[in-house]
Amino acid sequence: MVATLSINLNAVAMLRNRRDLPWPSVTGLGRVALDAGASGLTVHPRPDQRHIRFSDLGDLRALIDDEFPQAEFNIEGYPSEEFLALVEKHEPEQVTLVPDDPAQNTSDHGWDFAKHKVNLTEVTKRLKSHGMRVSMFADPTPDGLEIAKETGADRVEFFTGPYGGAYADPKAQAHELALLERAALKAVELGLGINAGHDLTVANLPALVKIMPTLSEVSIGHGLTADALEYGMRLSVQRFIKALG
Ligand SMILES: CC(=O)[C@@H](O)[C@H](O)COP(=O)(O)O
Ligand SMILES: NCC(=O)COP(=O)(O)O
Repeated sequence: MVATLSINLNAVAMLRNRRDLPWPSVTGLGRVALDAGASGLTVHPRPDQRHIRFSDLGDLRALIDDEFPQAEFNIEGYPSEEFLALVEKHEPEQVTLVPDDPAQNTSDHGWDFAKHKVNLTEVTKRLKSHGMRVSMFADPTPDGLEIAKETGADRVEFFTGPYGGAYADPKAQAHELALLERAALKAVELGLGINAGHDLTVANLPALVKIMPTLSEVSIGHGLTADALEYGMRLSVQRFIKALG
């Protein structure tokens, strides 16, 4: 099984928001990503709209519906009433529930499933009644996965931040991989589908997919955007030099 790649557009949106101008275009780069073979688009709108704006969601939904009907839209976020109303309006194929508080810089942990079981169960039922797949952001540990399953979740998305962050320390990286492998085995045993994301890169993906043969999807934003800048810089410099005459 080869995992599918969903492109997270948060980093592109953050660059766009530096100016009151429409570039880089979130929808335009979403189009490039899908045209290049990505299986879907991911966004993580935060309450302050500091990167993805709520108004981006309709544009991205239309892009997929009109031009890439086989692609999936994945919306991630904390299940506040505002978030739930957004996803009900834009009907992504997948909703990933993440335990972020509004002030958080980025996602840095999975759910405490025992503590939030009642709410997660209610929210999952609500989202699934609209036909959306529900995935839950989870730390790479078997603890709590049974409860995750009981909430009705279809999948868990393992938080790979510590794995990605261990890029300069092979021993720490191997340790994080072993944790991910153990957690994934438990998820498989429970019949939960597996997604993974956060700080994944071209360098750290091969080892991850090797220990997670049943991985369904990775969502990648920061590392992929950095890669696009690095590998696109030469061509862009040449284009600007040409524009100078
Ligand atoms: C849940 C997760 O790991 C990603 O959605 C991550 O939170 C991306 O969001 P930012 O781009 O805002 O860091
Ligand atoms: N769900 C993780 C995600 O969408 C992207 O995270 P990152 O690659 O921006 O760290």
